Amino acid sequence: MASEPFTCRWAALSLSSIASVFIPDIQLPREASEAIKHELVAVSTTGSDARARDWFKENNITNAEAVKVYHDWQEMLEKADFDVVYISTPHPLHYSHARQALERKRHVLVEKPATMNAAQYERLAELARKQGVVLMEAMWTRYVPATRYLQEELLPRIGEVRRVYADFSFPIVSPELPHTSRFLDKAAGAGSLLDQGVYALTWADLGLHGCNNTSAVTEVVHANTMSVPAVLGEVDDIDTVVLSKKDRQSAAQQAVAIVTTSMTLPGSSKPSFYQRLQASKSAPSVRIEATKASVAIPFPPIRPQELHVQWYDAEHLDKDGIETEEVIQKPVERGWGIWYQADVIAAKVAQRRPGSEGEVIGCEESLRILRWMDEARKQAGIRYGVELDQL
Ligand SMILES: NC(=O)C1=CN([C@@H]2O[C@H](COP(=O)(O)OP(=O)(O)OC[C@H]3O[C@@H](n4cnc5c(N)ncnc54)[C@H](OP(=O)(O)O)[C@@H]3O)[C@@H](O)[C@H]2O)C=CC1
Ligand SMILES: O=C1OC[C@@H](O)[C@H](O)[C@H]1O
Repeated sequence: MASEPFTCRWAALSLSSIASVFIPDIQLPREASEAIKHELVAVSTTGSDARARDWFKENNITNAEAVKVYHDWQEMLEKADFDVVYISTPHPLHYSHARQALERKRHVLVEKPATMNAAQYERLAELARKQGVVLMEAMWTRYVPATRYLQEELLPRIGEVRRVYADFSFPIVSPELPHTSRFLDKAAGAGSLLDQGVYALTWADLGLHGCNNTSAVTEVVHANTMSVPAVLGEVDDIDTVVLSKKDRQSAAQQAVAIVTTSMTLPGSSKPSFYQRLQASKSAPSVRIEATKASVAIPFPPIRPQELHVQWYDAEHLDKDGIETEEVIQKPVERGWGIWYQADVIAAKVAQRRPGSEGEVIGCEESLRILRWMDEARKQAGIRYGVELDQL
């Protein structure tokens, strides 16, 4: 990390709903002593200049008058002076938008799911390395304090993980939602597995591979789906995926994960999206069960802030020999918390040495999950138009 503070200059490819969360989050006030700062310097939008100015006002964008507005995203990638482009278009566009950014030697943060399938991301990763730039999937959940604590402090202490339950169900789809919404339009990549299941699969990956255990391989052994009722095009909704982790040499099964997702269960989608996402629910969204302890993560699993650890090894039993539970609070320090990932990629960009090979942050994890989703789609019969899956 350079000694002087690094201000990462961002370009936003589209003024999406999530961009209205990400950009304000990275612009939240920081201490002068902080090593990394962020500023928005350019946007591209299919909307008008007026719409862009309204968007800046609605989202309290700092220094908005200095942000350059493009109506051609390729022109922005070609001409704008920025460090990293944040791509938050609908999933089927991620591959082409990220590829064209990488071809112009741009550093890229691309929203989840990074691409529609693993082959597309393999192609992007190869290009990023060749071009000497940084590529990262915006799976921001991995970078918040609670997830970091799980990986760095808990997984090494809870023994061998034997079973993971991971769910991310959120009724983003209500009966009133227009069928033109990206959540119901297959041409926009609609479907629970790619949109929300990717988070539950990320928790399965953290539980099964969070300790970087390379002596095992995890495969999809079952996948099932039920579509959103009364919607054209078989939009997958209530999905179940079972993963089996096996030793590479002996093929002995070491662990299993049961992963579920839904865009209609449970509850109503009436109140505001972000209020609902913070409403507590009775059952945990994630349980990681190991030989010395189990770790439960409350809803919403996309933004974990506490870990419930139930210890059952001898040294943690109470005086009556009963298991003890520990609740560990790891709140995000400010805003929504989607800014942690921005600091990760900004630090890598700041450290770049000209001419060095490029880097794909979290590449192995992103590819593992994309391959699981490819196989789950095949077993469950979740299909998109061929053009969405092409290279
Ligand atoms: N990490 C997270 O927490 C979340 C991530 N996401 C991910 O972000 C992505 C976007 O989701 P969301 O924000 O809900 O989507 P929105 O539908 O709100 O925004 C998508 C934007 O993409 C732009 N766009 C659409 N079609 C085209 C096109 N053909 N060419 C160029 N731009 C286009 C439009 O921007 P404009 O009008 O400016 O042209 C549109 O507003 C998805 O991949 C989703 O998975 C979504 C929600 C949460
Ligand atoms: O990434 C996401 O986070 C919250 C979900 O409900 C949303 O639809 C999805 O795209």
